[in-house]
Amino acid sequence: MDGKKLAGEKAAEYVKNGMVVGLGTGSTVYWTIMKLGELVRGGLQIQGVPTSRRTEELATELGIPLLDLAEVDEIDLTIDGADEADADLNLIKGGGGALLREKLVASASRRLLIVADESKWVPALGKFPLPVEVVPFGWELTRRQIGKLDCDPILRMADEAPYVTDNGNYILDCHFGVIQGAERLSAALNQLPGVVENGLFVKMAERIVLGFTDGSVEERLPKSK
Ligand SMILES: O=C(CO)[C@H](O)[C@H](O)COP(=O)(O)O
Repeated sequence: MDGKKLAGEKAAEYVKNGMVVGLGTGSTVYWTIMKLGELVRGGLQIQGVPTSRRTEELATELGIPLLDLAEVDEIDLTIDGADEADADLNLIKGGGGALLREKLVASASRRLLIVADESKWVPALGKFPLPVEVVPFGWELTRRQIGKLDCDPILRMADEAPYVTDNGNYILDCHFGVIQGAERLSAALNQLPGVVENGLFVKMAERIVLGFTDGSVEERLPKSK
């Protein structure tokens, strides 16, 4: 069975009438958004805050009323995917290129719920290269500076040109190997001029809904909370 669909649809149960809901990006939360579209057509009243143009288009097509992040003080609940999650629910995100808006929306949220299939659950973060969003101006220099933190950043490409985020920036995919101190690494990256944001989400997620190919769904909380 499709673990992404199972997890995505299950998470929609957390959305209640009247909520402002952060809508993540990717192929797992796609199923949450589809479900929410169905519930909205059936009378559920929510307002969504999208984390990407892609999600904005999908939610609009489904008739989910949307708010701009600038219009809200606090989001009740955000549901989003992840590229990796460890037992403390620290995450790598940004495989879909939306990490900056995803982190802004997650930071404005009272609760962050992650949806993923079993393949995203890892003993330690770092097999998936960490996406780092950088400004295009002088990106080669930023790449060299990030490289000094012990990785070899690769410029993400799309159709033989640099991939450009919704914010007009580039992404460097950084292979650090096993990430021990996620908080420290995140701070070190973000203090480099030229780095806009990185895909480490540390101590932000409240729970993860994991879907398994055998058809089961499990919910897990951070181990060290
Ligand atoms: O961070 C993301 C997009 O920037 C996604 O949440 C992440 O890449 C997971 O995507 P998927 O659910 O398609 O596996």
